[in-house]
Amino acid sequence: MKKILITRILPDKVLDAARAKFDVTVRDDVTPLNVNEAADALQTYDGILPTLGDAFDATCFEQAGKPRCKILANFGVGYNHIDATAAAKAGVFVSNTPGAVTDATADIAMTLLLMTARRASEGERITRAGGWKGWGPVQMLGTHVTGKTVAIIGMGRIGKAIAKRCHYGFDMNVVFYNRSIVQEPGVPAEQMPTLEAALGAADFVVVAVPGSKETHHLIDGNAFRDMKSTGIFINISRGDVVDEPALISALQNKVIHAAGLDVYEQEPFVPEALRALDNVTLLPHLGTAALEVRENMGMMALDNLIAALDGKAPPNKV
Ligand SMILES: NC(=O)C1=CN([C@@H]2O[C@H](COP(=O)(O)OP(=O)(O)OC[C@H]3O[C@@H](n4cnc5c(N)ncnc54)[C@H](O)[C@@H]3O)[C@@H](O)[C@H]2O)C=CC1
Ligand SMILES: O=C(O)C(=O)CO
Repeated sequence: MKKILITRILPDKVLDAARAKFDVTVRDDVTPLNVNEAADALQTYDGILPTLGDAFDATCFEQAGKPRCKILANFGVGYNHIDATAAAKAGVFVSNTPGAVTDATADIAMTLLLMTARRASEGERITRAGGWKGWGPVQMLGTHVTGKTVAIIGMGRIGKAIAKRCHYGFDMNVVFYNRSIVQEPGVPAEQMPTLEAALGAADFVVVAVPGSKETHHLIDGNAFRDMKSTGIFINISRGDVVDEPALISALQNKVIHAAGLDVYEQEPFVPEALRALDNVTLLPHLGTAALEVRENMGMMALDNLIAALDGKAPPNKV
């Protein structure tokens, strides 16, 4: 039986399906694999089902030499923790789970947008602490969402699903910035020629680009200065797409109005200065956290792994 490593506990449905076919080791730990563990795994297993943060970088492939492993079947669409070029050189397939994550992640973007605009987590904290003294016409006034302009940065699968929700659900005007021309945004939407133009046009900015060398700190201090001072910033992509200290400074100095975040530069570390701010909504990377979504992601990853270990190209090879 082929030996596979699953680097986090997955839903039972996925683990049962994996155990029916392979000799499975499941790592009972939520911390990512470090470089040494990743290199060791490449030498020990025929296939690996890793997830975000597991350090399959160039060093790990150097350390592993000619690996036994045939595939890194990533659980998740974002694979910025894997050096896909180094993997290809080492003869290791890399696959991901596009589509399975799209709607759930767009839903979390909308959750953050609404919660941040309407000060929902602040209000919930006050109510829970017994601090609500009664309804008042000028109490806890937030930002009205319906009819406003949203700028989506990265108009791919998730960006388009967010655009759909904004347009059909909230009558919003949609603009977007994408590195290539997007012919079919799916809703009436204007592609802006530059990031600056998109940021400057919007009441809400939602970031949905992949994490990569190219997008590292795409959103920096200048980007926040390009936004309206009433603007609300949402990030569901990867933490390091945003310069976190610059975001904290922009929030503290009222360069922008508020932010909603699902991802952070050094997960699970969330800076104290960010946690101290009332005008931020902070979620613990919940984008795809729903059982059926995680089951679908797991089954898709497993299909990729099975294909590679059967000597075929995985259907979702990156
Ligand atoms: N918070 C969460 O739990 C989740 C986060 N994600 C993140 O969302 C990302 C996007 O996922 P999908 O929409 O499926 O990917 P996608 O590949 O369909 O869309 C990404 C879009 O960004 C554009 N893009 C890439 N680099 C750019 C740049 N430098 N400037 C402007 N546009 C650029 C691409 O052209 C593409 O249209 C994932 O890579 C992952 O990092 C995905 C799922 C869950
Ligand atoms: O799919 C991804 O990229 C995630 O962040 C987790 O689902």
